Amino acid sequence: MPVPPSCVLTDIEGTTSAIAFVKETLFPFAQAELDAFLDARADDPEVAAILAEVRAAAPGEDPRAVLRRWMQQDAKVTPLKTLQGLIWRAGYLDGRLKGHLWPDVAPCLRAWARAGLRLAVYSSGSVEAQRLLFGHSVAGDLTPLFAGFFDTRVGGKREAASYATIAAGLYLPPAEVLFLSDVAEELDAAAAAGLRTCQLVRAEDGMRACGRHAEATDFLGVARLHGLPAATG
Ligand SMILES: CSCCC(=O)C(=O)COP(=O)(O)O
Ligand SMILES: [Mg+2]
Repeated sequence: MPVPPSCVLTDIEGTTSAIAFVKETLFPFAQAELDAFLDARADDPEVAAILAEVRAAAPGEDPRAVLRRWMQQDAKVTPLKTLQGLIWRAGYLDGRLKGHLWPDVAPCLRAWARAGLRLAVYSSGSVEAQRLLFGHSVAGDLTPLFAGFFDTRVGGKREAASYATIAAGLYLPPAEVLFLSDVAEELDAAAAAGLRTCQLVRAEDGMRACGRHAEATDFLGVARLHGLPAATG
């Protein structure tokens, strides 16, 4: 039996949640609401700060056009991710959005937390967006299960330094943290920083194993492979 990690750090899109939920529900929602949101919140300092970041990144361009282009490109840039989180908030609060989780996810997270494992999230989605998705999920409010939420403010998901920063932020040696993701390059970066890794290869998302990391089709498989407690339902 492998020595279990003391912390599980999880990605969201393609790992806890369907890629289709992010691409076909969340992203179009933010795109459709962009203009109305910016018009309504023009004087909000938080929104003004985001627009200033956009202007700094693309000087001389209309920030709305830049945001739309980033949305089109699925660019993982912090100002866009922060803004999407703010736009989604209204949708989660009034029930138009509910955070998708694959059925194996919540029972496993609960079992692992009950067993004393620390749980954390690392996603390109902003911390606000992560809290909303897990706080208004199809399985209820899971936010109390998590000891930490990390986004691109710590660095990009394909950079080893980001994972070293996260492990330090959790006060854990990197080797005690197991990182779960569907994306090989993210797992490569985590492994380079000394984290344990496991690729989620979810058939429903059409994912393919890269062959460079341990792999599981769902969180029950993760538990089996890494000596974590089994979910009891
Ligand atoms: C917090 S849910 C929205 C996810 C998102 O915006 C995104 O770009 C997906 O990134 P991930 O790192 O979870 O694959
Ligand atoms: Mg992912």
